[in-house]
Amino acid sequence: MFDLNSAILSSIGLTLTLVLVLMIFGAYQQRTLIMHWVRGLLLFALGLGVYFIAQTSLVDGPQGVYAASAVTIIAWGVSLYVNGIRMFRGYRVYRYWPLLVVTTLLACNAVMLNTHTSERWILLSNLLVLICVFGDGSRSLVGHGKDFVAHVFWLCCSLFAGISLLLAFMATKVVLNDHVSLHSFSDWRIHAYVMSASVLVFTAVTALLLLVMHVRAQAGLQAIATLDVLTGVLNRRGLQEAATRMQAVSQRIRLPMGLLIVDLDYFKKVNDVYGHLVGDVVLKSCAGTIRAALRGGDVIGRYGGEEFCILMPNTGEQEAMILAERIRRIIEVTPVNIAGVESMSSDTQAIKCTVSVGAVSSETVGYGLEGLFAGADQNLYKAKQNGRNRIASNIDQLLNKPPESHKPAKRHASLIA
Ligand SMILES: Nc1nc2c(ncn2[C@@H]2O[C@H](COP(=O)(O)OP(=O)(O)OP(=O)(O)O)[C@@H](O)[C@H]2O)c(=O)[nH]1
Repeated sequence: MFDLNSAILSSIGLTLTLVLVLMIFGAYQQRTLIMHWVRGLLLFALGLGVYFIAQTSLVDGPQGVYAASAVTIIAWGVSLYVNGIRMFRGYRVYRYWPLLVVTTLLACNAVMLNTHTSERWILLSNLLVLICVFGDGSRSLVGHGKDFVAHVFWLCCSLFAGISLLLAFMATKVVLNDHVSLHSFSDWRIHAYVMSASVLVFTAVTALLLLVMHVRAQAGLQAIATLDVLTGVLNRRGLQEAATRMQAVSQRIRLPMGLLIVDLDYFKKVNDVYGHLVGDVVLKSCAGTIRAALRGGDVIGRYGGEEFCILMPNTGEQEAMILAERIRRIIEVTPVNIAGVESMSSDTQAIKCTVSVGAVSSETVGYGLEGLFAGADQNLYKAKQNGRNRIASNIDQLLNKPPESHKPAKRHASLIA
């Protein structure tokens, strides 16, 4: 039989194990937040220890005093833990909330124990404060959205709310019962079992929140590994992964897939004339402009220094060329604002850039990724050879005839003072 002493001792053991796990976790990340939880749980374990001492009659004195002290310490611990949850969710941490909880309980208990008020009222006031603390915890955990993380928050919130309801149930019983006495064994039992249940809830909530932390850290690492730091679009690795996925799906459902390689014309000149910082600003701006011109489902990545690659699902070569022309045109008419870039000696306000685009689709070169990239590269070379600021594809006879705006770019990026 799992008796009361075993329940309290195993709860203390579980809490201390949780503290140990958190400290190991905290050595690697989010130390400040983890320390809120560690301090909270240590106080919780201390409160349970006080219960245990009173329960086993290791000390003399009125048990009511020990009960009140235990609840005070436990409520203090929970409020610290809840502050950790608030920090985790990005809410403002109530630094004085734990202090308020302790002071309220100490004052209530001191007054009631000294005035020999019925223990019923001591229990009731303690339970009410505990309900508030657990209630605040569940409120802080209410999640938004419908993703995995939101489900975890919902679960954590329900567990905290469950404990609040249990405490509310106990409080109601205390109110209805005229003969509640802290000296009676049955009250200790109920109280300590609820506290043990709280430990289980803490364990579950902590485990779930650590899981969310881990998932978020993984997602962050994944983003770092696949995103280009300068432009925010996919880097070569991310692009490769996206291309592999898109190619597999396109081939399977037998829909064409298009690919563009967009290369800034005479970009070396920009670096040479204005410096690398301006070059970076131009790259960033052009990536943003191109991204804004894409359709939903299209993917953009940085293929090389001043080269971007665009992957287009369900796109034949003719359509790829239409998008290529749209990109060429939008870059041509969108000057890059470079005013205020540090270390700029010239007073040039904006730079007008142009791009050459090589387009290809699986219709003409098949689904092989190597063939698609090589085909787009060859067409880009063709566009450069033909004078830059133009597009080229395997079927570009029609669109490749340069209209007025297709004038060959000058040997350097034109400037707008
Ligand atoms: N500022 C900046 N420059 C870069 C970056 N990556 C590559 N570059 C520069 O991009 C330039 C590419 O020059 P080239 O390959 O000669 O190409 P280009 O001058 O654009 O000439 P064409 O492509 O033939 O029109 C080089 O000067 C590189 O140093 C970057 O991240 N930031």
